[in-house]
Amino acid sequence: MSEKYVVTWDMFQMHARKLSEKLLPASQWKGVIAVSRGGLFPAAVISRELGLRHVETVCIVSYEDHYKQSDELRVLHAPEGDGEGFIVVDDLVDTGNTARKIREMYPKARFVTVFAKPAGAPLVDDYVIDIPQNTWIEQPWDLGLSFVPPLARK
Ligand SMILES: O=P(O)(O)OC[C@H]1O[C@H](OP(=O)(O)OP(=O)(O)O)[C@H](O)[C@@H]1O
Ligand SMILES: Nc1nc2[nH]cnc2c(=O)[nH]1
Ligand SMILES: [Mg+2]
Repeated sequence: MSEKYVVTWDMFQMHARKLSEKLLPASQWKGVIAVSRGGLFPAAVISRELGLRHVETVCIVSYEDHYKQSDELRVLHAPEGDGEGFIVVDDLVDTGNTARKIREMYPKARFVTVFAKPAGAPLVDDYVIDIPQNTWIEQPWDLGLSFVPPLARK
């Protein structure tokens, strides 16, 4: 990835609120399924904004074989059903591998993300922010504040 897009907590919350607005009216939903782990963060905001107390997780691990990134995904935990009446939420869609698996598992759910890159965007029902394919999204939960030395040091 040649570029970087840094996301702060307040911007993330703002975008997740915008995503929640796209999911109104809240009464049409039974609950939220977060794609763990990245989806846990927008799921908390959506659950709060829409007053949805039923929150589930689907736990998926994408892993590498010895030499290259694999398309295979390992599902550790998944709620039963076809997703009808549920919002399935992830933080972002990149290649679309995770999204394809989610769509297969929950064909009747509304699948949404905060960020989408072009390769994955067609697989998402709603998202908020377009990000170029060559750009790595740095999420706030992966970052920390650190000291930056002044330009002019004695
Ligand atoms: O469109 P894709 O290429 O599949 O990438 C998108 C997925 O990658 C990240 O999760 P990751 O697998 O890094 O795990 P995590 O959510 O547990 O951090 C992100 O949270 C999405 O779930
Ligand atoms: N944090 C982060 N995780 C990813 N997983 C796949 N693409 C990305 C990305 O751009 N940022
Ligand atoms: Mg993830």
